[in-house]
Amino acid sequence: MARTNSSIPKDASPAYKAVATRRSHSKVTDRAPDARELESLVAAAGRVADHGSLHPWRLIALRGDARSRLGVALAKAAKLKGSDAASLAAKPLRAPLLVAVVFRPEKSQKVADWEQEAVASGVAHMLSLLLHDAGWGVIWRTGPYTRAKKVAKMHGLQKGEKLLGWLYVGGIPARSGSSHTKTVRADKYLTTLD
Ligand SMILES: Cc1cc2nc3c(=O)[nH]c(=O)nc-3n(C[C@H](O)[C@H](O)[C@H](O)COP(=O)(O)O)c2cc1C
Repeated sequence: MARTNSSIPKDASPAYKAVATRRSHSKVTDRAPDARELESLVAAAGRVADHGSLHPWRLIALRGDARSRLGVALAKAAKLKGSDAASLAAKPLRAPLLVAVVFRPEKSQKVADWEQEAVASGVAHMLSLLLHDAGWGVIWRTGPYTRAKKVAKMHGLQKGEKLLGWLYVGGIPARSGSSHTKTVRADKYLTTLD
């Protein structure tokens, strides 16, 4: 493939370009995709390879006050008080929409849990890419209290369900650079066995 200066081949497909130029946005504006747009992107993201088609995942959109309730749960899980509690509690307010990624393994003789977790993680990566491609700012965040009981309860998780973190989603600020600066040296990570 002929390459441009940005290391994206001139004849790259739209999919290649979307993947190669994806970047995270830690700062986003108050705009967010509505329920309909999000649903449409989830429908596409859910098409990841899925051994046994178990769909071992679900997503929970947190908007409005639900983000504050998550903040309270994080601060309680951290056993913080005063300004430290307030500062942790404010973290989920950094974006108008948080998409909680839930891994929900199905009992299976054939498909191990780790394979199913790879599917849930794949859905999150794919959704993050699709949101970025649709013009939204996204960053996948976790933290030490992602698996805390209080945090699980706030989301209404069932036994066996585990959070993989949250996609923080919002508008891309006008001053934010649009292109990705990082490139990956494929030869460092790709080897061949003949
Ligand atoms: C499972 C997972 C958890 C992450 N948790 C955090 C986090 O809590 N805080 C953070 O700043 N970045 C976190 N990241 C990394 C960011 O999502 C992002 O990839 C990173 O800032 C690099 O930016 P880039 O995606 O533009 O290369 C996490 C990524 C993954 C896949």
